[in-house]
Amino acid sequence: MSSQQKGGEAPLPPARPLPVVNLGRLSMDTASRALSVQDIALACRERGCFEVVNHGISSSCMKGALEAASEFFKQPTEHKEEFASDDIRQPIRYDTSSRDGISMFRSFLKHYANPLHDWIQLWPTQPPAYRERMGEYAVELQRVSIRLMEAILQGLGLGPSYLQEKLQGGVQLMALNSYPQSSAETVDKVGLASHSDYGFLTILLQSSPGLEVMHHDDNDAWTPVPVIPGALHVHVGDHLEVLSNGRLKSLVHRAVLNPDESRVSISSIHGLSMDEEVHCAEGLVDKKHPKMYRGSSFQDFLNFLPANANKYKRFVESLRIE
Ligand SMILES: O=C(O)CCC(=O)C(=O)O
Ligand SMILES: [Fe+2]
Repeated sequence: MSSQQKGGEAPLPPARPLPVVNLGRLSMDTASRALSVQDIALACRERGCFEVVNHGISSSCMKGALEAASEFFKQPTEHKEEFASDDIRQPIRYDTSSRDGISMFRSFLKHYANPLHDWIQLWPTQPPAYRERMGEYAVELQRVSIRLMEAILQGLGLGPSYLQEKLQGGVQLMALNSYPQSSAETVDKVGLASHSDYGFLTILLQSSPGLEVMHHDDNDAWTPVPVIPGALHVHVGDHLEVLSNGRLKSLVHRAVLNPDESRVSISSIHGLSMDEEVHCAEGLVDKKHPKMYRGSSFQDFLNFLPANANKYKRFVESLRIE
C-alpha cells in the first residue's frame, strides 16, 4: 500500500503527457508509416490533439512567423486599425474586443492563406518582412496539414487519397493572436474563452505557454499545452468530427494569460473550400453507426457564428441529427 493510500485518500491519477508524433516516420518504410498512422489515430481518438515534431518546417521559419506576428501587434494602433472590422466575412480582419463572445483579452489578425497568391496582396506590408515570413510559414503549414490529413484519413480507414484534391484547394485561415501578460488584476484570467475550431485540423504555434485543452474524458479539467521547442500543436476541429461521423471529437480549448510575459500564438485552420459541404464519410455510416451530423460548409459556420455562438460551445453541436 502506498503512503498516499494509507491516509485514506485516493491518489490522484498522474497527469498524462500529451502524445508527441514524429512526422518523419510517415515517409519511411511501410511498417514505420503504419505505426505512425496508428499513433496519430490513437491521439486523435483519445486526446483530440497531439504535438508534432520532425515535421520539416525549420525553426528559423517558425521563429520568423512568430516575430512577424509579434512585430505586427507592437505597431501603433492606427496601423493595425487599417484592418479593423467586425464583419466576419472580411478576408482580413483585426479586432480587439469580445464581440465574438470569446475574446476576453485578445487582439487578433485573421486572414486566409491558401492558395497564397490569392490572398497575400491583402496582408500587411508592415512589418516589412511580414508577407515573406508569414507566407513561407503558411505554405509549409499547408503542406504539413495535407500529410497529417492523409494519415488521419488512413487511420479512419478511408484511404490516404480520400478528399485529396479538395484538401489541396481547401481553406487555410490563419489567426494571429496577441495577449497581454497577466497583472495583479488579471491573474488567472482567460484571454480566449473555451471553444472548438470549425475546420478539419488546427495547427498552432505559441511563443510561450497559455494554450489549455480539455480532453473528451477529462470531466472539465484543463490541461496546459507545454511549449516543446520545434514542435507544433495539432488538434481536431468540428468538421473532422462530422467527417468521421463522431469517431473523432473536436477539441475544446482556450488560452489563459501568461504571468511571465505577453504572448503571441498563430493558429492555422485547415478545411475544405468555403462553399464545399462536409458530410459524414459514407464508409463510416452503417446500421451500427447511423449518420450523426448534417452536412455543412464554412459559409454555414460563418452564418452560425453571430446568432448561435453563445448557445452552443461547439458549432458541431448545432449539426447533430437528433
Ligand atoms: O492562443 C491560443 O493558444 C489559442 C488560439 C485559438 O484557439 C484560436 O486562434 O482559435
Ligand atoms: Fe481555437
